[in-house]
Amino acid sequence: MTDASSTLVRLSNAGISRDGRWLVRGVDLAVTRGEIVTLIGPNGSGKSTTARMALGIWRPDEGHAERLADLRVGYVPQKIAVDWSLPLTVERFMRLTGPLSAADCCEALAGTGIDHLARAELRHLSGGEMQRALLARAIARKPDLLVLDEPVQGVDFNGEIVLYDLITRLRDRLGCGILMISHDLHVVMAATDQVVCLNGHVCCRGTPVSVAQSPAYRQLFGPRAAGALAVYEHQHDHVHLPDGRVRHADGSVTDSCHPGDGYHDHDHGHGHVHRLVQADGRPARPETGHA
Ligand SMILES: Nc1ncnc2c1ncn2[C@@H]1O[C@H](COP(=O)(O)OP(=O)(O)OP(=O)(O)O)[C@@H](O)[C@H]1O
Repeated sequence: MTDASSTLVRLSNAGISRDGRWLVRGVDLAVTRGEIVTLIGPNGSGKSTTARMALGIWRPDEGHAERLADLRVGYVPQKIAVDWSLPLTVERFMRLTGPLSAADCCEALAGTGIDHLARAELRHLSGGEMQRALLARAIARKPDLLVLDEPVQGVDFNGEIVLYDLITRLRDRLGCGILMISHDLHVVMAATDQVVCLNGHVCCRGTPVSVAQSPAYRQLFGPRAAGALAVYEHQHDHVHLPDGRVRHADGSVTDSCHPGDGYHDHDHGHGHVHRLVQADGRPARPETGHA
């Protein structure tokens, strides 16, 4: 892709099929420089599969994935394969995937606030420190695009807010684009520019629309948290049945659904509104319309 604009990666009607089953299909999304795009959705909804297409690890079986020529990518995977019985310092972990100068290593660790842990054993890190180490490794080679698969896992709620804050600052400092993944609502409340809700296909998308202002919310999480949080509303025009089939607005049932199946409005102009924040302002689990 030689887009003169700042588009880093673009998926167009992209899908992955394995063993005769579509894991995800009909995905349209683009990440531009300086933008944070968040994928949300329940377990198994195709978030990591979509990330693999964006990264180029998996080639779409239908549709297209385009990346800017010579795109530098930093990746925080959902799981890492490390033999925890072997001693491994944070510094050494930073260099496992390739050479890195001492200066770049220090800068990346300082950038995520763990320069004091350079010689610490990876296996001794707390959940939050581990996520910072993974982030440091991902930013060390100054990527254009950061792909973060559940970057706040193992971190408590207040720690999550601090990490989202850090991710936003990294975006500002590096000027990179970020594709972030979560099945957790909280991530939607970070400073996300665009939210794409997956459930085997793109259910809906939009910008987080407003700052949570409720007094209960501010009281619970503090004024700084309230300032960083937003409400995301979305609409479904179909219901996902427990057996994986989909009941559409007209009552018909099909095995799956995707944008080109003739059942979807592009603007999802009707259906149920799903508020991802509870009435009292506390974060809520997204309702995905499962019956
Ligand atoms: N290599 C594979 N072969 C066959 N099926 C796969 C493969 N990888 C993933 N899947 C299936 O594809 C679906 C989507 O998986 P994916 O990991 O993308 O979901 P996810 O939204 O990231 O889920 P989670 O929130 O649980 O991490 C799941 O049903 C999963 O079992």
